Amino acid sequence: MEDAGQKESVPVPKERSYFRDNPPPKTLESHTKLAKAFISYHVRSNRDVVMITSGGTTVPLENQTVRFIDNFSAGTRGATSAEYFLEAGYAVIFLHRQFSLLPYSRHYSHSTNCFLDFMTEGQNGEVEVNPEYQQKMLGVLRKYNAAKRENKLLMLPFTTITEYLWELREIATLMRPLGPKALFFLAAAVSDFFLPKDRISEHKIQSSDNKEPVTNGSSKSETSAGPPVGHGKQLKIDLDPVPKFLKMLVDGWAPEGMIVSFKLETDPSLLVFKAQQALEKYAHHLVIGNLLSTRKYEVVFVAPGEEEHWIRVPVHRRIKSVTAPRPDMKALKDEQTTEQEWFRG
Ligand SMILES: CC(C)(COP(=O)(O)O)[C@@H](O)C(=O)NCCC(=O)N[C@@H](CSSC[C@H](N)C(=O)O)C(=O)O
Repeated sequence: MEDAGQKESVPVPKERSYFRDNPPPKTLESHTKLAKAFISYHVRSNRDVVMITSGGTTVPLENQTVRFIDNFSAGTRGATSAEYFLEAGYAVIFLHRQFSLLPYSRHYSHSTNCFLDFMTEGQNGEVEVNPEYQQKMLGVLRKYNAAKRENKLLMLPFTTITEYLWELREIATLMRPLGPKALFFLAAAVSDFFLPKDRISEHKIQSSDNKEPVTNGSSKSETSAGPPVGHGKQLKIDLDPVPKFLKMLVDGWAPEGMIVSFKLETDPSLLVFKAQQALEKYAHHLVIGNLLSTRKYEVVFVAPGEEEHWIRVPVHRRIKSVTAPRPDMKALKDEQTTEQEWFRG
């Protein structure tokens, strides 16, 4: 009989240990409450709900974060897609990087067009919208107010990879009662590597050349992967791979949902292959591939058992949206249009 003390410790799958070792964000409880109410409202109204993730996740290098590794994304793809999904009748949970572009306000945000440039001072000192922008701004404002009035847009922010994974898991689980009426549109630029808790410094990593490497008190020997240290020269950081959350989403968190992920590459020769590889690995419904350099002008749709399908802006096409969460993705429509909105945002 094996003594309990000698029991072979069963390795905890990396995915589970990640959530054990990285505590949930302080905002999780309030966000979960909002998402629960939002989802049950739309289950009752029998509406399709899409969770759109948008923006880049960060990997903090210190607990009291001064430095972090960021993933590229302004949030244009996610914010623009949210507007089109709302127009197509979906309710939208917009899980986005804090301060990245948002549906509707993206047209007048600090980074694209400063909203003050659209204002003028009226005769009695009141603030007015410049007449030349009234029409377009009125259209955006009406859509935004309708989305709020009809409770069809819930916007929840994240910053770090840990916040993103906790929120994704919790909200995906809450979306289960939607069954196939749940759609996941994963446009966020997600970190592939992170700094585990036992190797992260509590305080700002020192750049000056201290006698002793700065540690957070961990007894790691010099040879093992200790915390990032500065010796006045290079900063050596030893990162671990982030658990493959797409597998958890497909297999566990959202077994009936329809899942669309984005694949971002910079090397054209890799894009379709890596998109196909992701599909084979995770068995979800669609990978939309894009290259960093041409992401505003072309995307490639890679669906199981189908030839890849390129859509390019020069022919004035935009992806209307997924009109119904159907695994075969036949519902994807690309239509002739004069707008090039979806890509260029
Ligand atoms: C980020 C952009 C390019 C949009 O840009 P903005 O309009 O400026 O926001 C988006 O289109 C995109 O490719 N998003 C996905 C980027 C991404 O990180 N994709 C992951 C797949 S999702 S993360 C999946 C994880 N690695 C796993 O295997 O579980 C990847 O390429 O690897």
